Amino acid sequence: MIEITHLTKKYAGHAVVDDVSFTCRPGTVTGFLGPNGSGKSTTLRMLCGLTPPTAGSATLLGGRYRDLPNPARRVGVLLDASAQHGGRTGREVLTLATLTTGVPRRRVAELFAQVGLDDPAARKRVRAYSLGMRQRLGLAVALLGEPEMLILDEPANGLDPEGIAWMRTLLRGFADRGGTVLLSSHLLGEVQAIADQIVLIHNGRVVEQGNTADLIAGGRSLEDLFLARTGGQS
Ligand SMILES: Nc1ncnc2c1ncn2[C@@H]1O[C@H](COP(=O)(O)OP(=O)(O)OP(=O)(O)O)[C@@H](O)[C@H]1O
Repeated sequence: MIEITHLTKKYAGHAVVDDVSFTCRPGTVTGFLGPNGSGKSTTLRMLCGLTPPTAGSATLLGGRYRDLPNPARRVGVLLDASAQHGGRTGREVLTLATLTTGVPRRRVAELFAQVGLDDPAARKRVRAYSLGMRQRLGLAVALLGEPEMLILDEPANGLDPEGIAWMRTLLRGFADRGGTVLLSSHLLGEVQAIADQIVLIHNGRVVEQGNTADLIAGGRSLEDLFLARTGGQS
């Protein structure tokens, strides 16, 4: 379970995340939507202990991320696909991650197969990766510890159509096996296809939230809703 309660972040007195509250339950995918600069990444960073909140709280699995003893074994996080060291090969990145998390090394080959990176790709330096390849590697790192929760910031960014379809299957399957998924995205059609629940923010505030099926009832698309609630900016 993820619980975000009255979460607020101010920079220079200005709230970029403003009194945001929502919960994500096991077995569900939550689509976290909003225009550029609306506060999605800042919210996810607070949830993962990378940015301190000004007020409110963000907890997962009953506590703060930073208090989990070996967080990678419980929560898979992909906030920035370009965060990996460019001079390392993909295989080195994953192997190092097995050492820091205590995951058996045999998982490396399994994960490369799972995320669709072949052997030549695994041997390439990350600086030579396309954005889509970085996303796949980032997902491999997130999945490494067989977590029960995934927190992903725009994971489909840079993926080709096959990659987007693959990710849809992967995330839906993860949730259907009881996992909790929270992802931000600008791909409204994709989110509509996989998310059980939508949280839409604009200027740091929640402007709509609820079950996807309810929100798009009556033939309205998620894009229609998004544009109506955010004044046309996508
Ligand atoms: N360290 C910081 N100092 C000052 N302002 C910041 C900082 N980090 C983020 N912001 C501001 O907070 C606001 C929200 O940014 P955030 O990255 O959370 O938005 P986002 O919804 O993830 O956007 P995008 O869809 O473009 O990724 C933006 O106006 C941004 O400039």
